[in-house]
Amino acid sequence: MTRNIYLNNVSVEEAKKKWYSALELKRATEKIDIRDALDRITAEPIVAKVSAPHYHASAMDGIAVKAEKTAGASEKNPIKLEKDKDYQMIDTGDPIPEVFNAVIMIEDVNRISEEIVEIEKGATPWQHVRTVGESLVKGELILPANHQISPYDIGLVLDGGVIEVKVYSQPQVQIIPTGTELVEPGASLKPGNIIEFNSQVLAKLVQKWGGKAVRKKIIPDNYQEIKAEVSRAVAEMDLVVVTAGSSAGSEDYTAQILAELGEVFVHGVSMKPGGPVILARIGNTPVIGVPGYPVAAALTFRLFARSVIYKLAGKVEEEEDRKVKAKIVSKVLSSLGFREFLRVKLSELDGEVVATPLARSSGVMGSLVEADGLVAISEFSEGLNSKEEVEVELLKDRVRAEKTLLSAGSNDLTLDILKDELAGTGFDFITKSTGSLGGLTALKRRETHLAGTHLLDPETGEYNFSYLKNLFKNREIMLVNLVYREQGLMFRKDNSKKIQGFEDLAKEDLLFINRQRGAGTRVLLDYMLKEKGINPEQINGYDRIEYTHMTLAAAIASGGADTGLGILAAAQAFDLDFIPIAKERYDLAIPREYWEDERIQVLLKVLRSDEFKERVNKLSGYDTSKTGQVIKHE
Ligand SMILES: Nc1nc2c(c(=O)[nH]1)N[C@H]1C(S)=C(S)[C@@H](COP(=O)(O)OP(=O)(O)OC[C@H]3O[C@@H](n4cnc5c(N)ncnc54)[C@H](O)[C@@H]3O)O[C@H]1N2
Ligand code: MOO
Repeated sequence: MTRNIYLNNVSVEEAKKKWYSALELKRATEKIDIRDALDRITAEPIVAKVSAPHYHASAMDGIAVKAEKTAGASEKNPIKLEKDKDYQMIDTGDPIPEVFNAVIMIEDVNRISEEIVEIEKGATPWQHVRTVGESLVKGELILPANHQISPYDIGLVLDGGVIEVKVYSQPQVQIIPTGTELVEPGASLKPGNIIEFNSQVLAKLVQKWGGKAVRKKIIPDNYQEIKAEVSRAVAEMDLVVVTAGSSAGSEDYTAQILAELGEVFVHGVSMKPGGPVILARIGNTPVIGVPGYPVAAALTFRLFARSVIYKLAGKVEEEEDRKVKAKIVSKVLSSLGFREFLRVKLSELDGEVVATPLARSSGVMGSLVEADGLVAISEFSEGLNSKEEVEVELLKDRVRAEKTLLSAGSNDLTLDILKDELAGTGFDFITKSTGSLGGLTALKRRETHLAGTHLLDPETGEYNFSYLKNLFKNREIMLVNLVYREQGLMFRKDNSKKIQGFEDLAKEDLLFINRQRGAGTRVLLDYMLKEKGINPEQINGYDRIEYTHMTLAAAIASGGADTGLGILAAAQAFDLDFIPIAKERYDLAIPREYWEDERIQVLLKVLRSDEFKERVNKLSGYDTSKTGQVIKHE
């Protein structure tokens, strides 16, 4: 099979135009019970079959009277009424007997005897009576066509005596996950296996947009099998989605198959993520090939397929996404010629709503999970300047910028516990792993509320103080202890390389893995190496880096490296052995001007709570004796 590397690069608008103009979308209709019709779209007007109420009904508990008989009643001149002749007892909803035309509430009726009551105020005709058709008159329009049915609508339709309604059929969308490497969720994983979840994400989007998703088994990267499945699907479905196989790999067949069965209008859009998307039609059925990377799959599906589903589902107006303005918190570089859809989290910082960019790789599903919205960086721009105003297209119904706390800096497992505890009190905690120095720099640039740091000063043996003094000349920074933690060398339990301590790092057959420059752990490593008189150049793998303790431990566990410096909790999470090297202080640096902010106050409360400390203490290698305390420094 020849590789398909001839992706063209049309703009998003051009791609939409090419595809949409080639589609003839037919909206089918069906009759269903209104009680099953929530969120469906009416295909014809719904008209009341009966009036509601269909008789004159009492609106109150009391007595039915002839209004004329009560005229002139007052406190001084009460009028007496006789049962059955002048009044009848009546309850809310009861029909008004024909001889009467008004209701007096029971509270306004004085009982004189079994038969006689007295009233002190006259009734006006039809008072407290729901006359025929008060809510609906037979023949009246209850709902127009092309209306999305709400829970209240269902009540009124039933009130009008209607049960069966004509609605647009839900478009049937088949999602075909392709990839030999894919396995079903729950299957045991061998190297190279990927858990298939794109189809689930897309199916739930289909549901949200008013369609019905069909997902059968995973199809391996086999030309004939994919072709057979696509042929079957287009014959029955309103829209077909093929996931993956969109790019230039030796087993990327989707575009060829779609071209063979029908017509491909677009293969390749100048956007990121999602560039290799394929827009096609087979017979009359629209077909979209979404790239395999999960963020690319979800975003291209949303960008191109949503309005197709809306139209098929009978929605006349495409729902507009809500947009808000924000300032991008930090500089973002992007490539000319591609429109990048940046996932961002919104937060309030220094009195403004800021958008913090999240992971940009299209394999990181978490970036969509955490994102409040998308910022489109134009294909004609090379990026965004720090604090530049941007428009954010919201992905969530509710965004709580003022409840979102931004943190940058060193990575630590207890930050996850903090995030979880804060979520319990209604606050979002966004942590960016930038290394300690990166965190303090972000704080200096006003890109975050706080920074997690454990930077050893080799001169004094103290943590953090000297760095704060150098970086923040005119800004008072509070230091609050998060934890003390155990750093050490981790290695696989078989210890085939016989690691006993720092001295072994220079061994020739040993493959080391380091942390990024500016990470506190790397500062500690360099300090220790100096102490022991080891030159970094002697260490095989000194320049290979990971960004977090957990990914470092994962690399060692998988055999990608033999050893590295990191925290005990990460070593234990990956069942690694551990030689302790240092107990270090990890603090949170918080500018004084944010101290009174509700979010910081809640953070401090959580830090100082027994629940938080207990959870941290369940992990190995942590000491919470100073957790939450302000560390005094100049
Ligand atoms: N030489 C080039 N390589 C790639 C290019 C390119 O232009 N030239 N484009 C890259 C871009 S951009 C994207 S996006 C991807 C598109 O890849 P494919 O659509 O061909 O998909 P795969 O390679 O099969 O998968 C990519 C990735 O996603 C995982 N995956 C696939 N399906 C699922 C699923 N249903 N659930 C979860 N994860 C899934 C798959 O295992 C791979 O890891 O190509 C780049 N390469
Ligand atoms: O454009 Mo791909 O879609 O990088 O992820």
